[in-house]
Amino acid sequence: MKKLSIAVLGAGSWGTALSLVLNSNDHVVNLWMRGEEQYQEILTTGENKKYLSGIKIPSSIKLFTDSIAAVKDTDIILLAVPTQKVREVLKSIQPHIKPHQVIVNAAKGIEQKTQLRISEVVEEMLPNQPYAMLSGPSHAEEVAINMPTTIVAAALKKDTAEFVQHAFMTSKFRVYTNPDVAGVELGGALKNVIAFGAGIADGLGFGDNVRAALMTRGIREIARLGKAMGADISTFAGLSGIGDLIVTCTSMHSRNRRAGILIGKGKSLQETLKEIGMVVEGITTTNVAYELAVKYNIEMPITEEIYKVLYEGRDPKDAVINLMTRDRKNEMEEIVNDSSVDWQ
Ligand SMILES: NC(=O)C1=CN([C@@H]2O[C@H](COP(=O)(O)OP(=O)(O)OC[C@H]3O[C@@H](n4cnc5c(N)ncnc54)[C@H](O)[C@@H]3O)[C@@H](O)[C@H]2O)C=CC1
Ligand SMILES: O=C(CO)COP(=O)(O)O
Repeated sequence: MKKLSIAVLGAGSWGTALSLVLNSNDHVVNLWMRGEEQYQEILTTGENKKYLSGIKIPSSIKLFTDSIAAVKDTDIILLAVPTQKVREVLKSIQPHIKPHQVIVNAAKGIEQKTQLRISEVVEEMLPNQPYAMLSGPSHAEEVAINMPTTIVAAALKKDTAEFVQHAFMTSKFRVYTNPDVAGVELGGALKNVIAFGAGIADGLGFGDNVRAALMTRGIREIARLGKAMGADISTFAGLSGIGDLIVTCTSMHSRNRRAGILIGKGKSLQETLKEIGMVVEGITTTNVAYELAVKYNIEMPITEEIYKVLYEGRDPKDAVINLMTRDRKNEMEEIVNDSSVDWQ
C-alpha cells in the first residue's frame, strides 16, 4: 500500500500506541497533543511517561500542539481522545478538513448530552465524510510492545473499511472489516459498563464465577439494546463485542475494571478517578446506557444496578443481591437475529 500521512489526535495511551503501529507501517504520523508540557516531555525524553511509560517513541513520529497543522495534508484523521471531547476536538479542525480525509474513531463511548454514537456526531458535523470505527480487544500497553492484537475497522462503505484495514494492519496488528458501524460502536462503548461492574465484583471479593456470569449476561443485555438501536446482533459475538468484553473484564490493564475494583473496595468515585488518572469511559457510558435502556424499553439489569451504585448511592453488595434474586428466567428466551446489516 502507498504510504499515507496520518494525523493522530490525542496522545493518551491509545493514541500513542496506535501511532507506533502506524509508524511501523512507515506512514507519516503526526501525533497531536494539547499540552505544551507533554510535548516538551516527549520531545526531550522520547517517552510519554504519564500515559505509556517505558515505551520509546521514535523521532520519526512528528509531534504537534497545533491540531490544524497536524491534520493538514493528511489522508486519515484518527480520533483518540475521550468520547466526551470528540466534538470539541473536531470543532477546532472542522473548517480545515477536506472531503477525502477519512475520519477514524478510536474512542469507545456515546456522547452523553446527545446520546449519539461517534459516527453520528461526525455525520452531524461533517456530512458524508468517510468514517470508520476502530474497535476490539486491544490494550495500549500490549499493542505498544507488539503483542499480537486483533481489531475491527467498521465502515458503512466497504472501500473505506478496507482502506483503514490496509493502513493499520501489520503482522502483529490484525484488522478485520465489518459493515455494522452501530454494532461495533455500541459494543465498544457498552462493554466498559460491564467491565466496571466486573471490577466492582472483584473489589467485593467475588470470584471467577461472578465475572463469567457478568460477561455472559452482560453481552446479552448489550445485544438487546444494540438490536433495538439498529445493530446486527452477530457483531456482539465478534471481536468488538464479546472479544473486547472478555479482555476488559479480565485484564489489569483495563482502567474500567480497575476503577470498578476500587469502588468495590469502598473508595469514592472521586478518589477512584484520581487514582486511575486516565479516562474511565464506563462511568459516563453507564449513565447514557441507562437512559437508552429506558428510552428503548430494554431490560438491562446489570447496567441498571451499576447505574444505581454510581449515581444513586446503592451499596454494591445490595446490587449483587438484587441481580441474584431477580425473577426466574429461561436463558433461551430473548433475542432473535432478524436484522441484516450490509455494506452500502
Ligand atoms: N487505552 C487503551 O488501551 C484503549 C483506549 N481506547 C479508547 O481510546 C479513547 C482514549 O483513551 P486513552 O488514550 O486510553 O485515554 P487516556 O486517558 O490515556 O488519554 C486521553 C488523552 O486525551 C487527551 N484529552 C483529554 N481531554 C482532551 C481535550 N479536551 N482535548 C484534547 N485532548 C484531550 C488527554 O490529554 C490525553 O492525552 C477512549 O475512548 C478509550 O476508551 C480504545 C482502545 C484501547
Ligand atoms: O478498550 C480497551 C481495550 O480494548 C481499553 O479498556 P479500558 O478503557 O478499560 O482500559
